[in-house]
Amino acid sequence: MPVIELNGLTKTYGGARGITDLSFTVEEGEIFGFIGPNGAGKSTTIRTMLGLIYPTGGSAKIFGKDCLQHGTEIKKEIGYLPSEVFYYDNMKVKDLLQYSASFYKKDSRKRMRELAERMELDLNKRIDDLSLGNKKKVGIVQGLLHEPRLIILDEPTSGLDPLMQQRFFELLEEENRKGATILFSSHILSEVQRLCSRVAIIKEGRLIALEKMSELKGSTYKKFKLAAKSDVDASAFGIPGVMEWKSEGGEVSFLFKGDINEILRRIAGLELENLWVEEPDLEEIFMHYYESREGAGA
Ligand SMILES: Nc1ncnc2c1ncn2[C@@H]1O[C@H](COP(=O)(O)OP(=O)(O)OP(=O)(O)O)[C@@H](O)[C@H]1O
Repeated sequence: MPVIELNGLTKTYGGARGITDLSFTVEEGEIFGFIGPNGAGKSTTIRTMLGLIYPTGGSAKIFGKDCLQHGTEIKKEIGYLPSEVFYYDNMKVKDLLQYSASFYKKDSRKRMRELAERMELDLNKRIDDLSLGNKKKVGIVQGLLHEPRLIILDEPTSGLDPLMQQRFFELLEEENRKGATILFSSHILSEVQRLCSRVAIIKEGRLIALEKMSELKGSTYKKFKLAAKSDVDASAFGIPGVMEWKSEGGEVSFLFKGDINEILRRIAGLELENLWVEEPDLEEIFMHYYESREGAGA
């Protein structure tokens, strides 16, 4: 039985698009990426699943139960980290977390201390005095406190420094090994790539792809930028897989998908001042991913 099951889920805000006819499932034990640019509809999907907003159409089930009819029951087994964490009063971190823990049957005090230590969060500080990143850590501890069966993370890394991101990812991987299913929503492809085995791509409220991460990686382009000592002859790079060729004197950039040795042989023929090989940004990947599928008749 899938842990998450969306069936034609639709939400409009007045006349405006939120999400349209979204269907996918997340299986037990998966770390599932949910990726799309800002405004694509990720938060809307998550909030609808959690019963925080009502769908206009379709349905969402978690643990086989309808999210609207069984919301309260389902939420006890979910750890949710919202994209923005707001705490309004001047409580101490410890008091807030103990209050959160009181909603669950298990005694979570030991776990609270362990998680706080792992994330280097000072339990005795007042929440008002915390930086954005430290507030995010409060949300992380709060979300993982009760050892939920399903962890839903909406843009969880914003505000965390690279070391804390790393710790957080390790924590998530541990929870996953213990059996938790994870839905990881983000607009940052690299972090989704690092953690997730499968991914749903959403754009303008619609699902545009549902792929194993390995397949998505295989279909993506690398972005090459190079600075040569003299003008670069474009015809030398006229091979299949080269796209978006831009050049100005010796400064060249292009996208490439294919046998990396082919392109390196051509680059080796140049006298270079510098070379960068980068991941294309998400928009570029979407665009070319789309094109390559259409090209393949998909
Ligand atoms: N309360 C609301 N009222 C009206 N429109 C909304 C509301 N919330 C979201 N939208 C619209 O729904 C669409 C999807 O927004 P959503 O916040 O779900 O996207 P997202 O993928 O989570 O993006 P982001 O990463 O920027 O949060 C956007 O066009 C947004 O403007």
